[in-house]
Amino acid sequence: MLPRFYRQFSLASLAKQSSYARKAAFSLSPVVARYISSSFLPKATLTLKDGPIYTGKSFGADSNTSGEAVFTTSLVGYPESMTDPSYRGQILVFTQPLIGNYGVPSAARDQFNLLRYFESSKIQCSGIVVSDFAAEYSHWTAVESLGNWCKREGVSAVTGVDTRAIVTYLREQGSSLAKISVGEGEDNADFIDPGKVHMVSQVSTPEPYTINPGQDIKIAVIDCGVKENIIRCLVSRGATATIFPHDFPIQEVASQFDGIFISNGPGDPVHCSNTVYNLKQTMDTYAGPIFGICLGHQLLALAVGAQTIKLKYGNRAHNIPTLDVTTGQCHITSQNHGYAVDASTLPEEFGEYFINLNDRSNEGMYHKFRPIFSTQFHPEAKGGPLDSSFLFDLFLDNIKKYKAESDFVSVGVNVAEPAVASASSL
Ligand SMILES: NC(=O)CC[C@H](N)C(=O)O
Repeated sequence: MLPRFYRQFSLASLAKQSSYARKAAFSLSPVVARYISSSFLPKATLTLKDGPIYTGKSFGADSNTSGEAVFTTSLVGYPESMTDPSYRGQILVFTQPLIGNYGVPSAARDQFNLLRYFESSKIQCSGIVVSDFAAEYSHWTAVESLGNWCKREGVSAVTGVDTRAIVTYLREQGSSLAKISVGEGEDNADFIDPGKVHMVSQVSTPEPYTINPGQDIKIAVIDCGVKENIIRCLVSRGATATIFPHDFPIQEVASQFDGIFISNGPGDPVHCSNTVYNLKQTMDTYAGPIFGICLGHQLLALAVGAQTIKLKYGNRAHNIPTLDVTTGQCHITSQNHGYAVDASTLPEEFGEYFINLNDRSNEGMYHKFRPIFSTQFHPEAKGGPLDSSFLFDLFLDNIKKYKAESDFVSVGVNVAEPAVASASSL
């Protein structure tokens, strides 16, 4: 019998130990397993226009793409964000390092026939960029992996790049045009600028349709790329929603509705000149409640003569503190926008409703004498917190009052004078 020391290093025992070690590496270390499986993925390159190039691996479609690179700091909600029509034309960089770990849910529908887990019926962003893609996923709603979903829908996806460096660049230089190129070949395609395209016409419904018909309260929704959960927030409060194409002459049918809603949507609001014209006409002739969210807020602001600006890199997150100027309360809000209303250009009859407490940008407006208000953030969340869902109740309350009183005259929000005189005093 060899002494214990020699026994450990006999050839047989070394072979045994190394096979144990291999097994342990695979079974005990997902990091090692991920490293090994990702080394079989094709190369993918993210090129920022006039900026750095990042090389990683492709875990999505085997195709190249181009768009505006923007980042979101949301921790969860990639199925909702990626199907949000407001992201159309954008390459979405996630700061959350591990993406995909709860997989992708099914296209199940709820009792209103609205998609339960997605915000539209397909992936809308042009591509995604993550630090670390989770091939292994687990969730009771999951039916496939994030990589599989991207492949099936023809969407490029990059993993294994330093998203901290990309986001630092985008924060310092501003959001940038970008390309994702898959494989070793040269990608000589031009950079596509979604800011120059009328993106809303690509996501709006071609024909009007109705959700939850037969209710007493009837709301006209101007669809600039409406999220499913916005419609759900209206109909689950007992309304019938009729969804109209973005350029529908809503002024011609407004009198048949108890309220008008203008949705979120992609791209630069200045492209939506038809919608802005129709809203202007509507506001001149229709006294009922009006509510707009995100792009809807920007379009309402343009319709009353205010201006919009492009932000350096935008606000995309689920935890942005926003001040309600009328109450002094802070709400944590869900956001996804690259443009904002220039509050200094709001006409006199409008007050600034909310202010972003990170960058002081405008987050909403209200008419001082009429039931009209709008927000830059997303009270419907999906993903994000529900702090501001009371705004749907406010809209519905305005509608009920409007229906009940023929001579209804209301302020846009429930106070005429802001309780907080100026956000700068905070
Ligand atoms: N979510 C939205 O509606 C986005 C509005 C607009 N496209 C922007 O980026 O500012």
